[in-house]
Amino acid sequence: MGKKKHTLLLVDDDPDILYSLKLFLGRFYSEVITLSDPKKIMSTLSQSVVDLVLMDMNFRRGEQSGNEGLYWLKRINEVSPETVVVLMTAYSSVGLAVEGIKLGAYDFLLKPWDNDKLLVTIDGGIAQRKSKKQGEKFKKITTSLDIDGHRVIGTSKTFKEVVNMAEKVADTNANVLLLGENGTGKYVVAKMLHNLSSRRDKIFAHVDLGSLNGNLFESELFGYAKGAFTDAKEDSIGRFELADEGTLFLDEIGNLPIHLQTKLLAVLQNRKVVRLGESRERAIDVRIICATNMDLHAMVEQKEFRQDLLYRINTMEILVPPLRDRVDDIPLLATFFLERNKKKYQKGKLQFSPEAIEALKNYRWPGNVRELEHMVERAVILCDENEISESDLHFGPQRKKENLIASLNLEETERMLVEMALEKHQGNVTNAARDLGITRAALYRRMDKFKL
Ligand SMILES: Nc1ncnc2c1ncn2[C@@H]1O[C@H](COP(=O)(O)OP(=O)(O)OP(=O)(O)O)[C@@H](O)[C@H]1O
Repeated sequence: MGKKKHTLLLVDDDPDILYSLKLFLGRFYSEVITLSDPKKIMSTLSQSVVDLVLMDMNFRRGEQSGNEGLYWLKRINEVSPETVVVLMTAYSSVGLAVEGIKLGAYDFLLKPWDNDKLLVTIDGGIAQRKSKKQGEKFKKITTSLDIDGHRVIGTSKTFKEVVNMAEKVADTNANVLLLGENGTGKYVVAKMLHNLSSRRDKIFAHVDLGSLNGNLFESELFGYAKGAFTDAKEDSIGRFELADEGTLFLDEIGNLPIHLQTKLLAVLQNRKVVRLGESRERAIDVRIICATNMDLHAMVEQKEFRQDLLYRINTMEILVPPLRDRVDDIPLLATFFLERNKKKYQKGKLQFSPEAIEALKNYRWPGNVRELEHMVERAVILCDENEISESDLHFGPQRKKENLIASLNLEETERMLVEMALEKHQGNVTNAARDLGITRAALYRRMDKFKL
């Protein structure tokens, strides 16, 4: 398995923890830097591009207030707001960790950590870093909507309808179901709904239901009490409680197995959660936004999705259209991603040739905006001239199918098969993975590796 090209910074004063974390995370990420002294965080951030900081909250021996962690979190936010921070704590109370999240940490983990959860949290944080970066760096594109630092690009008629609809429902408590292929911008629209609502100052919590197995589902969503299971060393708050008074974004809801759908429905109906290992009900006030690339109505007919749950979550349905149905947005989005990468790779003069723009408009974009984003980044890296021509853009299988047999290079062939499967299934990762005979997680790893 290839390592993800991301740099992590681990900060903890316990050398054993640093060692074991580095050993484990080094198998998945290309660079893992360790620091036992938090005072070196600032100089490290100025020397390396760090995607995510995983930081202990208590440094001095015996220090249990967690204040030092919060202090360093604030400093990181000041000097490098796009860096994502995940807090780790062995001692501190849930309230302190929540305070960390309100101050801008992406998430927190309790020691001893669960390795699966650690990886899910890091990947989620890195995905968030990407949207943070685009918000902060490109304020000059005037054709876009500026939502609280997040850039939402799109002026086509079809995309404007999405924005209009989002503006209308944002400040109601209606549950919203976002439908659309992978990579169309469902997360971006969910964040926009939150930022336009009166809940904007509270937490926007994101859960990828596709990546939670049965055991993690309950502990993640509902939390648990100390002693509820072997690794439950401390009380832990679930996402529902975390998002209290805010918004909970349940991504990939179509992947939720039917028995977990029943549990979710019960919570949505009662608006109360019970932590694992407790009997006390806790009232929650959460606005629910769900997203899926699957046809939930067809799944209801096939008895794969509960009709009552669908009716509970789809008070408003918003379809985020595929990129091929909003061709007018392609040049805008491409220019936006070009500007971002010109700065990143110090290629200030780079522009698209008119032919390149035409080619971008004529392509069908099975991976939607995410594919465009990655394609532009790749072109910026590879282009040695001042102009990106059509040949610098590496289009997917539409154009490559005929060359499949011509190349026997294993990596190229693998990439083409992945692209073909995604195109065949219109970007539906679950179906593409099934067709390729691999798991969704394995497909996501390959999409990441090939920047698809
Ligand atoms: N309108 C937009 N303006 C700017 N960036 C966008 C827009 N739509 C999508 N993106 C970018 O494209 C990428 C994919 O978007 P996003 O994650 O929101 O898609 P998604 O539909 O939630 O994908 P998935 O179904 O795979 O979870 C992100 O990096 C996002 O920032």
